[in-house]
Amino acid sequence: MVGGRDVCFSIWDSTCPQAAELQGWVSEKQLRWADGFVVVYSICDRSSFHLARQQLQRIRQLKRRGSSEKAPVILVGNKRDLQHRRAVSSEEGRLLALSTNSGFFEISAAETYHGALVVFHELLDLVRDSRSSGKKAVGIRGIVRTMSAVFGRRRTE
Ligand SMILES: Nc1nc2c(ncn2[C@@H]2O[C@H](COP(=O)(O)OP(=O)(O)OP(=O)(O)O)[C@@H](O)[C@H]2O)c(=O)[nH]1
Repeated sequence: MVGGRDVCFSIWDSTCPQAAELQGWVSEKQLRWADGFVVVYSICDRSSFHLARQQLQRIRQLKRRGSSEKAPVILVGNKRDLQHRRAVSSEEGRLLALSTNSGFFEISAAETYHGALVVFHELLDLVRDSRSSGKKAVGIRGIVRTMSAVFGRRRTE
């Protein structure tokens, strides 16, 4: 419920890529389908941060190659509760977001749902902004959420 109105998100949760299949991770089909992207890495896992960087670059490339797609992107550093295991600084995350024209949040999905809620509220605002500025003509069809970069590598922790 946002501003007294029900909002329905369709989320296309990408699978975690092996390096060799990275090119297929976010496909042109997904790009056309999505109204916005949430790219997630773990602040405890530097390799997931590198994958997030590659994903952001890929999304930008595909968008440039495509039509006038202006779907907003938000970069999320997850597992903020695990400060003692931090491997990626907040500054690095913020810089990457700045350099790719993305929003940025650090959250802990495990602690409460509030962080994720803030991310999706922001994404909704950005999608609405891009629509009202006439850069995006279609409705909310979905969100590609690339969560796999966060969890795919260290499932035993
Ligand atoms: N400490 C901590 N653990 C988390 C957090 N978010 C997720 N986890 C843990 O990370 C592990 C993987 O989480 P999942 O929700 O399965 O991740 P996923 O994105 O579905 O993973 P894939 O199926 O590989 O795409 C689980 O053990 C979660 O409890 C967090 O913010 N903090």
